[in-house]
Amino acid sequence: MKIKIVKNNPFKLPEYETKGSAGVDLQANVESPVVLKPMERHLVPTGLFIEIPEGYEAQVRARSGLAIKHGISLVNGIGTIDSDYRGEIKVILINLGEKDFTINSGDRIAQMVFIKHEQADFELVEELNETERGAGGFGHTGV
Ligand SMILES: O=c1ccn([C@H]2C[C@H](O)[C@@H](COP(=O)(O)OP(=O)(O)OP(=O)(O)O)O2)c(=O)[nH]1
Ligand SMILES: [Mg+2]
Repeated sequence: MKIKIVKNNPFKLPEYETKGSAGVDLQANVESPVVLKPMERHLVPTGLFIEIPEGYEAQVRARSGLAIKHGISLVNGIGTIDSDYRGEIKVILINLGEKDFTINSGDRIAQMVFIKHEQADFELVEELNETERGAGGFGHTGV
């Protein structure tokens, strides 16, 4: 799919690292290194602005290497980039590790995946249909 992009950083355009990659890495675009102490969070700019076709979203997801090696995660779990958002893509990083973590400009801090989505047309009703599960959840089938 084609994505229009405005790039306000000195890096290359985002690219898929391998033929089958689902996500493109997002690089931090910071004026000076940012040090995240344990449990500290930071809104990291990327210098990227995109125009997503209607019916799609972009998801900002953690990178597993940073997660396992340094405990770096996203505070919002998965970031949602709406198709009508025209602002800068930013990444809400948190350091869940035990050591300070330094973000240098150009570091690949997260990845972005494009996903199709629906918009619901909510129909107000009195009752929902019956199912075998019913209201059971949160481990009711065992662990
Ligand atoms: O990790 C993220 C999450 C969101 N956004 C941008 C794009 C998204 O379209 C917008 C709003 O995000 P979201 O809907 O998750 O935040 P909100 O707190 O509901 O803000 P709003 O009231 O503006 O929708 O912020 C990012 O750049 N990075
Ligand atoms: Mg919102």
